Amino acid sequence: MPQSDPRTSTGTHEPLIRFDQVVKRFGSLTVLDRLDFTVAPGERVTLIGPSGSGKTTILRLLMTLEQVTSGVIWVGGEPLSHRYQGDRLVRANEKHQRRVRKQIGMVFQQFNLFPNMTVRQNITEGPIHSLGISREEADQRARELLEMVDLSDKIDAHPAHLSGGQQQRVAIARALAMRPKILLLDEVTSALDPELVTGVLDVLRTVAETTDITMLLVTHEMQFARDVSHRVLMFDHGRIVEEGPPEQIFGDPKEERTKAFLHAVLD
Ligand SMILES: Nc1ncnc2c1ncn2[C@@H]1O[C@H](COP(=O)(O)OP(=O)(O)OP(=O)(O)O)[C@@H](O)[C@H]1O
Repeated sequence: MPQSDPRTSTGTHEPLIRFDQVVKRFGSLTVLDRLDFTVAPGERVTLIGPSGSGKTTILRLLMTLEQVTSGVIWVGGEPLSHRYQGDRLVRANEKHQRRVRKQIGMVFQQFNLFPNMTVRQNITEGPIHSLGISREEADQRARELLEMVDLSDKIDAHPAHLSGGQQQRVAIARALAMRPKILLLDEVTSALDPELVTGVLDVLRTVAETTDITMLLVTHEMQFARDVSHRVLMFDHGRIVEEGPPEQIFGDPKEERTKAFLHAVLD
Protein backbone atom coordinates (compact mmCIF):
# COMPACT_ATOMS: atom_id res chain seq x y z
CA MET A 1 0.00 0.00 0.00
CA PRO A 2 1.22 3.55 -0.54
CA GLN A 3 3.51 5.22 1.92
CA SER A 4 0.93 7.52 3.47
CA ASP A 5 -2.49 6.32 4.47
CA PRO A 6 -5.05 9.11 4.03
CA ARG A 7 -7.09 7.64 6.89
CA THR A 8 -4.32 8.25 9.39
CA SER A 9 -2.97 11.43 7.86
CA THR A 10 -2.99 14.26 10.34
CA GLY A 11 -2.56 16.83 7.59
CA THR A 12 -5.16 19.49 6.98
CA HIS A 13 -5.78 18.45 3.39
CA GLU A 14 -8.85 19.81 1.69
CA PRO A 15 -10.87 16.92 0.38
CA LEU A 16 -10.11 16.30 -3.27
CA ILE A 17 -13.75 15.47 -3.96
CA ARG A 18 -16.78 16.77 -2.10
CA PHE A 19 -20.41 15.94 -2.79
CA ASP A 20 -22.53 18.56 -1.08
CA GLN A 21 -26.26 17.79 -0.92
CA VAL A 22 -26.14 16.35 -4.41
CA VAL A 23 -29.46 15.39 -5.93
CA LYS A 24 -29.74 13.63 -9.28
CA ARG A 25 -33.09 12.90 -10.82
CA PHE A 26 -33.96 11.24 -14.10
CA GLY A 27 -37.52 12.42 -14.68
CA SER A 28 -39.47 11.46 -11.58
CA LEU A 29 -36.82 8.98 -10.43
CA THR A 30 -34.54 10.32 -7.68
CA VAL A 31 -31.27 8.46 -8.10
CA LEU A 32 -29.12 10.46 -5.66
CA ASP A 33 -30.87 12.00 -2.71
CA ARG A 34 -29.08 14.90 -0.98
CA LEU A 35 -25.84 13.02 -0.98
CA ASP A 36 -22.90 14.24 1.12
CA PHE A 37 -19.47 12.67 1.14
CA THR A 38 -15.83 13.59 0.69
CA VAL A 39 -12.76 11.80 -0.60
CA ALA A 40 -9.28 12.78 0.58
CA PRO A 41 -6.30 13.04 -1.78
CA GLY A 42 -4.82 9.58 -2.23
CA GLU A 43 -7.79 7.85 -0.69
CA ARG A 44 -9.28 4.71 -2.27
CA VAL A 45 -13.00 4.43 -1.72
CA THR A 46 -15.21 1.54 -2.79
CA LEU A 47 -18.89 2.12 -3.47
CA ILE A 48 -21.11 -0.89 -2.83
CA GLY A 49 -24.85 -1.36 -2.83
CA PRO A 50 -27.71 -2.96 -4.73
CA SER A 51 -28.26 -2.46 -8.42
CA GLY A 52 -29.79 0.92 -9.11
CA SER A 53 -28.56 2.54 -5.89
CA GLY A 54 -26.74 5.27 -7.81
CA LYS A 55 -23.08 4.18 -7.83
CA THR A 56 -22.44 4.55 -11.55
CA THR A 57 -24.30 7.85 -11.57
CA ILE A 58 -21.78 9.21 -9.04
CA LEU A 59 -18.89 8.33 -11.35
CA ARG A 60 -20.68 9.78 -14.39
CA LEU A 61 -21.32 13.04 -12.56
CA LEU A 62 -17.62 13.26 -11.73
CA MET A 63 -16.79 12.75 -15.40
CA THR A 64 -19.35 15.48 -16.22
CA LEU A 65 -21.15 12.95 -18.41
CA GLU A 66 -24.20 13.94 -16.36
CA GLN A 67 -25.11 17.16 -14.54
CA VAL A 68 -26.48 17.37 -11.00
CA THR A 69 -30.13 18.30 -10.51
CA SER A 70 -29.17 20.28 -7.41
CA GLY A 71 -26.36 20.48 -4.88
CA VAL A 72 -22.69 20.93 -5.71
CA ILE A 73 -19.78 18.67 -6.55
CA TRP A 74 -16.42 20.15 -5.65
CA VAL A 75 -13.18 18.83 -7.12
CA GLY A 76 -9.90 20.33 -5.94
CA GLY A 77 -11.81 23.04 -4.08
CA GLU A 78 -13.69 24.30 -7.14
CA PRO A 79 -17.28 23.59 -8.11
CA LEU A 80 -17.55 21.09 -10.93
CA SER A 81 -21.23 21.55 -11.52
CA HIS A 82 -23.71 24.39 -11.88
CA ARG A 83 -25.12 25.56 -8.56
CA TYR A 84 -27.64 27.95 -7.10
CA GLN A 85 -26.67 30.79 -4.78
CA GLY A 86 -30.07 31.74 -3.45
CA ASP A 87 -32.12 31.92 -6.62
CA ARG A 88 -29.17 32.76 -8.85
CA LEU A 89 -27.75 30.02 -11.08
CA VAL A 90 -23.94 30.07 -11.02
CA ARG A 91 -22.67 28.25 -14.06
CA ALA A 92 -19.69 25.94 -13.66
CA ASN A 93 -16.50 27.33 -15.08
CA GLU A 94 -15.95 25.39 -18.30
CA LYS A 95 -12.20 25.80 -18.16
CA HIS A 96 -12.20 24.27 -14.71
CA GLN A 97 -14.48 21.47 -15.90
CA ARG A 98 -12.07 20.69 -18.72
CA ARG A 99 -9.10 20.81 -16.37
CA VAL A 100 -10.84 18.46 -13.96
CA ARG A 101 -11.81 16.08 -16.73
CA LYS A 102 -8.17 15.79 -17.71
CA GLN A 103 -7.31 14.86 -14.14
CA ILE A 104 -9.84 12.05 -14.02
CA GLY A 105 -9.36 8.70 -15.68
CA MET A 106 -12.17 6.23 -16.00
CA VAL A 107 -12.19 2.55 -16.81
CA PHE A 108 -15.55 1.03 -17.64
CA GLN A 109 -16.99 -2.45 -17.71
CA GLN A 110 -16.64 -2.41 -21.50
CA PHE A 111 -13.08 -1.66 -22.46
CA ASN A 112 -13.92 0.90 -25.16
CA LEU A 113 -10.57 0.69 -26.92
CA PHE A 114 -10.40 2.23 -30.39
CA PRO A 115 -10.61 -0.86 -32.63
CA ASN A 116 -8.75 0.67 -35.56
CA MET A 117 -5.74 1.69 -33.51
CA THR A 118 -2.94 -0.47 -32.20
CA VAL A 119 -2.38 -0.86 -28.47
CA ARG A 120 0.43 1.70 -28.71
CA GLN A 121 -1.81 4.24 -30.45
CA ASN A 122 -4.64 3.66 -27.99
CA ILE A 123 -2.27 4.59 -25.17
CA THR A 124 -0.32 7.42 -26.78
CA GLU A 125 -2.92 9.41 -28.72
CA GLY A 126 -4.59 10.93 -25.65
CA PRO A 127 -1.39 12.22 -24.04
CA ILE A 128 -0.08 13.56 -27.36
CA HIS A 129 -3.28 15.42 -28.27
CA SER A 130 -4.70 16.37 -24.88
CA LEU A 131 -1.56 16.84 -22.80
CA GLY A 132 0.65 18.02 -25.64
CA ILE A 133 3.57 15.73 -24.84
CA SER A 134 5.95 14.56 -27.56
CA ARG A 135 5.42 11.31 -29.41
CA GLU A 136 8.76 9.99 -28.07
CA GLU A 137 7.78 10.69 -24.48
CA ALA A 138 4.30 9.21 -24.97
CA ASP A 139 5.86 6.14 -26.54
CA GLN A 140 8.29 5.70 -23.67
CA ARG A 141 5.46 6.00 -21.15
CA ALA A 142 3.36 3.48 -23.13
CA ARG A 143 6.22 0.99 -22.95
CA GLU A 144 6.55 1.44 -19.19
CA LEU A 145 2.81 1.04 -18.68
CA LEU A 146 2.61 -2.01 -20.90
CA GLU A 147 5.38 -3.57 -18.88
CA MET A 148 3.40 -2.88 -15.74
CA VAL A 149 0.27 -4.52 -17.16
CA ASP A 150 2.39 -7.37 -18.56
CA LEU A 151 1.57 -6.75 -22.22
CA SER A 152 4.86 -5.50 -23.63
CA ASP A 153 4.64 -8.01 -26.45
CA LYS A 154 1.26 -6.66 -27.61
CA ILE A 155 2.31 -3.08 -28.29
CA ASP A 156 1.62 -3.29 -32.02
CA ALA A 157 -1.43 -5.56 -31.79
CA HIS A 158 -4.97 -4.45 -32.51
CA PRO A 159 -7.59 -4.84 -29.74
CA ALA A 160 -9.50 -7.52 -31.66
CA HIS A 161 -6.49 -9.82 -31.26
CA LEU A 162 -6.48 -9.52 -27.48
CA SER A 163 -8.55 -11.30 -24.85
CA GLY A 164 -11.06 -9.31 -22.83
CA GLY A 165 -8.69 -9.30 -19.85
CA GLN A 166 -5.81 -8.06 -22.00
CA GLN A 167 -8.02 -5.34 -23.48
CA GLN A 168 -9.02 -4.22 -20.02
CA ARG A 169 -5.36 -4.06 -18.97
CA VAL A 170 -4.69 -1.87 -22.02
CA ALA A 171 -7.64 0.32 -20.99
CA ILE A 172 -6.08 0.71 -17.55
CA ALA A 173 -2.71 1.59 -19.13
CA ARG A 174 -4.47 4.09 -21.38
CA ALA A 175 -6.16 5.76 -18.41
CA LEU A 176 -2.86 5.93 -16.50
CA ALA A 177 -1.03 7.39 -19.49
CA MET A 178 -3.03 10.58 -18.92
CA ARG A 179 -1.44 10.83 -15.45
CA PRO A 180 -4.78 11.16 -13.68
CA LYS A 181 -5.09 12.37 -10.11
CA ILE A 182 -8.33 10.46 -9.80
CA LEU A 183 -9.15 7.06 -11.24
CA LEU A 184 -12.76 5.91 -11.48
CA LEU A 185 -13.27 2.18 -11.91
CA ASP A 186 -16.75 0.96 -12.75
CA GLU A 187 -17.14 -2.81 -12.46
CA VAL A 188 -14.07 -3.29 -14.58
CA THR A 189 -14.11 -7.07 -14.31
CA SER A 190 -17.85 -7.70 -14.73
CA ALA A 191 -17.65 -8.40 -18.46
CA LEU A 192 -14.72 -10.80 -18.18
CA ASP A 193 -14.58 -14.55 -18.13
CA PRO A 194 -13.69 -15.65 -14.59
CA GLU A 195 -10.21 -16.83 -15.51
CA LEU A 196 -9.29 -13.36 -16.78
CA VAL A 197 -10.39 -11.47 -13.68
CA THR A 198 -7.31 -12.11 -11.53
CA GLY A 199 -4.89 -10.58 -14.02
CA VAL A 200 -6.88 -7.34 -14.14
CA LEU A 201 -7.25 -7.14 -10.37
CA ASP A 202 -3.53 -7.82 -9.91
CA VAL A 203 -2.76 -4.86 -12.17
CA LEU A 204 -5.05 -2.64 -10.13
CA ARG A 205 -3.46 -3.84 -6.92
CA THR A 206 -0.10 -2.77 -8.33
CA VAL A 207 -1.53 0.64 -9.24
CA ALA A 208 -2.85 0.99 -5.70
CA GLU A 209 0.47 -0.05 -4.16
CA THR A 210 2.76 2.02 -6.33
CA THR A 211 0.90 5.29 -6.90
CA ASP A 212 -0.96 7.82 -4.80
CA ILE A 213 -3.84 8.12 -7.27
CA THR A 214 -7.18 8.75 -5.61
CA MET A 215 -9.56 5.96 -6.59
CA LEU A 216 -13.30 5.49 -6.57
CA LEU A 217 -14.24 1.91 -7.28
CA VAL A 218 -17.53 0.26 -7.99
CA THR A 219 -16.96 -3.47 -7.79
CA HIS A 220 -18.58 -6.73 -6.85
CA GLU A 221 -15.15 -8.20 -6.11
CA MET A 222 -15.41 -7.92 -2.35
CA GLN A 223 -12.02 -9.45 -1.52
CA PHE A 224 -10.36 -7.01 -3.89
CA ALA A 225 -12.31 -4.10 -2.35
CA ARG A 226 -11.21 -5.27 1.06
CA ASP A 227 -7.56 -5.44 -0.03
CA VAL A 228 -7.23 -2.09 -1.77
CA SER A 229 -9.70 0.36 -0.27
CA HIS A 230 -9.29 2.63 2.70
CA ARG A 231 -13.02 3.14 3.07
CA VAL A 232 -16.23 1.54 1.86
CA LEU A 233 -19.50 3.39 1.31
CA MET A 234 -22.67 1.32 1.28
CA PHE A 235 -25.45 2.87 -0.84
CA ASP A 236 -29.13 2.25 -1.01
CA HIS A 237 -31.67 4.38 -2.90
CA GLY A 238 -29.15 7.12 -3.56
CA ARG A 239 -28.06 7.57 0.04
CA ILE A 240 -25.17 6.27 2.12
CA VAL A 241 -26.56 3.86 4.66
CA GLU A 242 -23.23 2.92 6.22
CA GLU A 243 -19.57 3.72 5.76
CA GLY A 244 -16.36 2.55 7.36
CA PRO A 245 -13.05 0.81 6.82
CA PRO A 246 -13.34 -2.40 4.81
CA GLU A 247 -12.55 -4.61 7.81
CA GLN A 248 -15.59 -3.20 9.59
CA ILE A 249 -18.02 -3.06 6.69
CA PHE A 250 -17.20 -6.56 5.47
CA GLY A 251 -16.38 -8.09 8.86
CA ASP A 252 -18.83 -6.42 11.19
CA PRO A 253 -21.53 -4.49 9.31
CA LYS A 254 -23.94 -2.61 11.56
CA GLU A 255 -26.87 -1.87 9.27
CA GLU A 256 -29.41 -4.50 8.30
CA ARG A 257 -29.33 -3.34 4.67
CA THR A 258 -25.54 -3.79 4.53
CA LYS A 259 -25.81 -7.24 6.08
CA ALA A 260 -28.52 -8.26 3.60
CA PHE A 261 -26.56 -6.90 0.63
CA LEU A 262 -23.32 -8.63 1.63
CA HIS A 263 -25.19 -11.83 2.34
CA ALA A 264 -26.65 -11.73 -1.18
CA VAL A 265 -23.40 -10.98 -3.01
CA LEU A 266 -21.13 -13.23 -0.97
CA ASP A 267 -23.36 -16.27 -1.24
N1 LIG B 1 -29.65 8.28 -18.36
C1 LIG B 1 -30.58 7.73 -17.56
N2 LIG B 1 -31.89 7.92 -17.76
C2 LIG B 1 -32.83 7.39 -16.94
N3 LIG B 1 -32.54 6.63 -15.86
C3 LIG B 1 -31.25 6.41 -15.60
C4 LIG B 1 -30.19 6.93 -16.42
N4 LIG B 1 -29.00 6.54 -15.89
C5 LIG B 1 -29.30 5.80 -14.80
N5 LIG B 1 -30.62 5.72 -14.63
C6 LIG B 1 -31.32 5.01 -13.53
O1 LIG B 1 -30.79 5.47 -12.33
C7 LIG B 1 -30.73 4.43 -11.35
C8 LIG B 1 -29.34 4.35 -10.78
O2 LIG B 1 -28.46 3.86 -11.78
P1 LIG B 1 -26.91 3.59 -11.51
O3 LIG B 1 -26.37 3.00 -12.78
O4 LIG B 1 -26.26 4.79 -10.97
O5 LIG B 1 -27.00 2.49 -10.37
P2 LIG B 1 -25.88 1.50 -9.87
O6 LIG B 1 -25.93 1.53 -8.38
O7 LIG B 1 -24.58 1.82 -10.51
O8 LIG B 1 -26.44 0.11 -10.37
P3 LIG B 1 -25.68 -1.16 -11.02
O9 LIG B 1 -24.96 -1.82 -9.89
O10 LIG B 1 -26.79 -1.99 -11.57
O11 LIG B 1 -24.77 -0.63 -12.09
C9 LIG B 1 -31.21 3.17 -12.06
O12 LIG B 1 -32.55 2.97 -11.72
C10 LIG B 1 -31.05 3.51 -13.53
O13 LIG B 1 -32.00 2.82 -14.30
